[in-house]
Amino acid sequence: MTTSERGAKVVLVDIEGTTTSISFVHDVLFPYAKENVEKFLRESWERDDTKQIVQDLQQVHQFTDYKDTLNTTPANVDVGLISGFVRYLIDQDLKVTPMKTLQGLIWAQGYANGELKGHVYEDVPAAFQAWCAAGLRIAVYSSGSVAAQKLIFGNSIAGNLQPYLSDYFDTHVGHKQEKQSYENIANILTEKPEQIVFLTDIPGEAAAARSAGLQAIILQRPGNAALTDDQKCSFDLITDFKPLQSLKLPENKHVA
Ligand SMILES: CSCCC(=O)C(=O)COP(=O)(O)O
Ligand SMILES: [Mg+2]
Repeated sequence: MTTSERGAKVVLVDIEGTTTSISFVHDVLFPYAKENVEKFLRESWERDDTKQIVQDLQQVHQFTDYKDTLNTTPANVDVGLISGFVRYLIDQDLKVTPMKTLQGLIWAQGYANGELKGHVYEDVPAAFQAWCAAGLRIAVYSSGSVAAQKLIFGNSIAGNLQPYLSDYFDTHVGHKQEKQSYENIANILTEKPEQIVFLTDIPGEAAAARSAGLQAIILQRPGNAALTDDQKCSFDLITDFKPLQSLKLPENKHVA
């Protein structure tokens, strides 16, 4: 079935495990943020955006292993302790919004000084080009901050891919395994949910998107988590974007 037969107007892409390898995010980006967080915080400590992030991080510590050690007042907060807390959140891969905002600021320095280049699979630029040529909008939805999303696509190994992208969404719109997040995205895009095709590697995200009425397709990139037989039966599966470049999408599997 083609995207036009599906009535698709927007392709909504996840990043990690979809456009970009999990290994780049976990073995390059996350270590870069962990190595540089303390230096970044010390250098930017007096900036308003850093103060806001630190304050927001203090609101979430009580739900973590840091609940007994990070219960200081904002005025007494220690850079070393906050840096340790950020490294802990990264190690746990907790998608906490202020930590994701902070990561984006740290990565910005790495992209600017040439230490980082955003990984995208080789089929991604061609698919972006084909979808734009066919009049589809391409939007991004990732747990990484919007700023981090713009950096990865703006400084990718395939060049600047930002011109293909019309909209960016992060956890400010809601978490990725919640139906409401996809309803919010459809509302902001002013499209009917069924006219949005969401591409992701995570079945819980695909299920949440589908419960909001979006079409969902799961990527099975090298290094992505294995799917159960049930998940394989429930969702459309692709190993890369090539089948979508000609706008031929796999048969939709409808699950109530
Ligand atoms: C914006 S690139 C970094 C991606 C990231 O921080 C992350 O947690 C991956 O989340 P995704 O929702 O893209 O799977
Ligand atoms: Mg992903």
